[in-house]
Amino acid sequence: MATWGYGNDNGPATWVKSFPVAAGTRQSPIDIVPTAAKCDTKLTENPLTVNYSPEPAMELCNPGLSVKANIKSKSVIKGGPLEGEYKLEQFHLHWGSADKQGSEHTLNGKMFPAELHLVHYNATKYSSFGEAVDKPDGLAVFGIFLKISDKPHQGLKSLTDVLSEVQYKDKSINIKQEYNPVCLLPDNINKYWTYLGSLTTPPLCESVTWIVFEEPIEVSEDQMKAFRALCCGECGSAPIVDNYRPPLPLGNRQLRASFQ
Ligand SMILES: Cc1ccn(O)c(=O)c1
Ligand SMILES: [Zn+2]
Repeated sequence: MATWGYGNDNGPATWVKSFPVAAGTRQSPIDIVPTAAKCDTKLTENPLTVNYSPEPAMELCNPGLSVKANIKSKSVIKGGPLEGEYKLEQFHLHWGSADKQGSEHTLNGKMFPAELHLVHYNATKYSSFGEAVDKPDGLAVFGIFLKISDKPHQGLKSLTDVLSEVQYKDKSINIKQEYNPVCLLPDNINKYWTYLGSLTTPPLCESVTWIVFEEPIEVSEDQMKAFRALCCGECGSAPIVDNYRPPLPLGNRQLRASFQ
């Protein structure tokens, strides 16, 4: 079976052949239209809480279609739209070949140059990510937009400075310095949109409570270039760029906002 990807022959429009849920009713990403979001005070009565811990030697790897950090320490979130405690499993990014594209969620039809996903699983109900991944309340993913600024993002710099060491597929390294993923969050995590959706890559399980923050984090052009220098395979293979799925219809879903 041809493996899925983002090319003309194996990209998002072809995924439904092997993963019929791609045509489902709670697919992600979506276009976020703030005026269509319903402000829900229940989200603020029970504020979203993040308790992330430092990773002593965080593993960073190149699985071939993104760059991913696997989390071992106990980093958990709760509150907001979530029932129970969700544990951070991994984070990764989606980015463009140019600054005009790259994010998966869009804001009033606008794409950002990249989007960071912090993937958590419902540790109250399930014993592992693998058990939670296909359950309707199994996962919670933070979506954070990246925008270009003249200054590098210090938290991401620990990663972008070493991406050359995971340039090729299946390469992995450990970040020497202790790393707390909390440095990746925007300053204000009280302003977000939330809706019920899915993984944005196969198997596209409809198991994700999405929490997309209004405030982007700011990265430099050089940091974007570092992401675009990652390769899909071994030396000489194509760069990893435009690894984003375009938005799907919201359909009958309610998009909620934690703010007015
Ligand atoms: C679990 C999972 C896998 C892929 N992506 O893109 C996600 O955002 C989450
Ligand atoms: Zn993702």
